[in-house]
Amino acid sequence: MLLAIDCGNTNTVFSIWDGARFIATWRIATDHKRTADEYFVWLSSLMMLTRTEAQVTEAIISSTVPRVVFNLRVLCNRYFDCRPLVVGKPECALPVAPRVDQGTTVGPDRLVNTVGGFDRHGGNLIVVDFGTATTFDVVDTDGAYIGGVIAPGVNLSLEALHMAAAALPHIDIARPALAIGTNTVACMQSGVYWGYIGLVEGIVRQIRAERDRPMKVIATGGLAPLFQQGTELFDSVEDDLTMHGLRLIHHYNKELETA
Ligand SMILES: Nc1ncnc2c1ncn2[C@@H]1O[C@H](COP(=O)(O)OP(=O)(O)OP(=O)(O)O)[C@@H](O)[C@H]1O
Ligand SMILES: CC(C)(CO)[C@@H](O)C(=O)NCCC(=O)O
Ligand SMILES: [K+]
Repeated sequence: MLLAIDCGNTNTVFSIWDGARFIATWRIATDHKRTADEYFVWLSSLMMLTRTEAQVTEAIISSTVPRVVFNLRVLCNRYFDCRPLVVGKPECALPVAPRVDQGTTVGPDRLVNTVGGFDRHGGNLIVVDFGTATTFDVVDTDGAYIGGVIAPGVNLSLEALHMAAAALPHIDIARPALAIGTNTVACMQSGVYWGYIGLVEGIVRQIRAERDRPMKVIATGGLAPLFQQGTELFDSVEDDLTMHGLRLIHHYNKELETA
């Protein structure tokens, strides 16, 4: 079985796959101080629930936090007796190379989203990922990542208001019914929620104008369903897009190995 690890700046998600069959997924806060042994204590107790402890033989990692990769590698070596593929490293091939400025390192999560999106929808696609940052990944006709947009994440924007203004509380994002808020919390939620709807619609309009052709928009990430309630923009919302892409990249590399 395959262990796929998607490490973001806020959360790290572990998924187990038996071929193309999804088995289970678990989430932990990203912490670069976490050791391989700590990961395993946590992971093995969850794996017992699905009786997959002894069955993982392969692993793939995508990490937007470079320093956690070392301990995740040790986890795979020590406890699953395998060498993980790491997206973005030279030994991990991608079906199509990204077309960006020389010397640029594209976030591995964005490359993975590109692969997952292209597999499900073909090219000429915009993948919007509502994570720590909100990213827009533009996928060309042939499936190449050709660039995009990095905007501050939703929770980061709320946090910034709270940090910078003494009278603004720490709050969670929600969809306010109206743009005109009649209390502080409603005003803040309106600013971030409707501000974000405007941001996403504006950026997609701009990208479409630059590309001059029809482009589908796929949304992923924990907050995608919330924003789908405020716009007609998304052709679909797929919370498993990153994991789907990771599994495909692993499969692609296995095929290359045996070819
Ligand atoms: N209604 C909601 N209000 C606040 N947070 C939410 C809501 N729905 C989902 N979330 C949050 O979305 C997050 C899951 O999103 P996702 O995994 O895409 O990004 P992340 O973990 O925040 O970022 P990264 O992938 O960059 O680490 C979780 O932290 C979850 O708490
Ligand atoms: C933008 C984030 C933080 C989103 O997770 C990540 O993809 C990243 O660190 N990217 C590196 C820069 C880039 O993608 O161009
Ligand atoms: K993510």
